[in-house]
Amino acid sequence: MSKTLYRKLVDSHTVAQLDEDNVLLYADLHLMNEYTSPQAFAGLHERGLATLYPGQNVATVSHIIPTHPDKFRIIGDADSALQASNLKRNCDKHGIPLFDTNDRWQGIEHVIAPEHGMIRPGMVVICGDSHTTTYGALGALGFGIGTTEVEHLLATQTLVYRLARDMRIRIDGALPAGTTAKDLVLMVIARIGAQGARGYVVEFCGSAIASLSTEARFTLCNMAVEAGARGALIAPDETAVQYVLAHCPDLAGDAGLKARALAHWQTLFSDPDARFDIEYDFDASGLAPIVTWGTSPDQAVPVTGVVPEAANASEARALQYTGLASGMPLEGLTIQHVFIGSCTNGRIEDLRAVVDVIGERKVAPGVRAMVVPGSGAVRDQAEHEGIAAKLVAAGFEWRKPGCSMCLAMNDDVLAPGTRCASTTNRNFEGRQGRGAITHLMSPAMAAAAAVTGTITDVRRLLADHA
Ligand SMILES: CC(C)[C@H](C(=O)O)[C@@H](O)C(=O)O
Ligand code: SF4
Repeated sequence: MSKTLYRKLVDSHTVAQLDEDNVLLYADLHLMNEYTSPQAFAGLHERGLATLYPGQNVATVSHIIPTHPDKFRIIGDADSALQASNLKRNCDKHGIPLFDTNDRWQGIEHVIAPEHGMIRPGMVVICGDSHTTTYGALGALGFGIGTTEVEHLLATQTLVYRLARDMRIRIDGALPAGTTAKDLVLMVIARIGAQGARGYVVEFCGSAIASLSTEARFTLCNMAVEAGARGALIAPDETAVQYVLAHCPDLAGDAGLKARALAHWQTLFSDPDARFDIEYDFDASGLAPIVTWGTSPDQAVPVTGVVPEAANASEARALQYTGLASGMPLEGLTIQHVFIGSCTNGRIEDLRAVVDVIGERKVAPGVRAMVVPGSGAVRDQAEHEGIAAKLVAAGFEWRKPGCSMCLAMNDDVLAPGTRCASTTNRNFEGRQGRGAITHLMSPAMAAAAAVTGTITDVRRLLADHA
């Protein structure tokens, strides 16, 4: 029978079919953070249960960690310090590998897992975090779960999993200069809506997707959850295979293992006559840089556009919150803060894009601009390439890795009324600080905002370089 890639991944990990809609699904890898794991461990301890396969779990301190550049990081907030020390104690007790607060490779889970070769095509990867959809970029089924499910996963390495429906989004055409995967995914979310993929696993395909680097694909799959998707997938191709081999020396160095892996990965695609429940087609060739104007990631328009009419009460409320009026152009809007980082756009290619845009320019007066790399490895690489030095010379703050101002659970919090150009994934009310306003955009666009002090069409600055 013809199958979608999604069904192939589910079927190869199904331990038991529970009923028509639910299976018991095996997880190759379970990732954890300090934020969603404490109650799960407490539950295990209450029942006297152990972790079934500790080596198939990995934890990191990510959400509450301070990012100030001190050599040794001390978590000042007592509750946050307790979360981190609890994670350490639980990982020690259960024999689970941990990227601890001062570990050189610590970072956001979705940045560190692929860079350490933990994600390979065909895997099922689960984490108590919604952006686990990121791993679809490598042909792995990743999705987020809640705390009670984390407990079940630790105890059994399985999960009761409700099957999703299949959506295919085909995007053809070449991305124009100055646009990125971030613009592509913001455009898709704006078109299908923040609930448009609810209940579906989305498979992305088409020539635009094929031309994206693996890191750009991470951005795309990461944000698919902002359209409500329960997973995102891209069938592994040569780009994905090369990324995985480069990050998995053990696999690349073992000829037998590598041959078996490659043979398996070649089977990971949707059969030509596989049936999708819904299909969309988009064209990337007319894409412009996209900016959000509201408080939901689907409230977005091209930077050349204007704030739309509020179509309903929630859009009216969004306009009130963001202090914008229908008909106002987005371009030229003054910002006070720039945040570059997160599991969406805190990778090395994102930072390269930023320095490409700023060139010799400096952060505009009155703007505070912060770069928080997604992981210790990204930070090291950026320092090695001279990116960090350029950022600092331009007036950016160069921070230590973590989620930081993506959700402001540490001390990187915006003051009320502050308007921020942000490379993150959620512009919800209060996400970066109570009363703070978030405009989602690409790293290149955030860099343009940093040096001009306003929302700016990055294509103009790039044209100046040419
Ligand atoms: C804290 C965590 C549960 C949450 C998520 O699941 O995504 C966070 O990472 C976020 O981005 O809002
Ligand atoms: S960087 Fe942001 S989106 Fe990603 S895991 Fe952290 S808080 Fe969530």
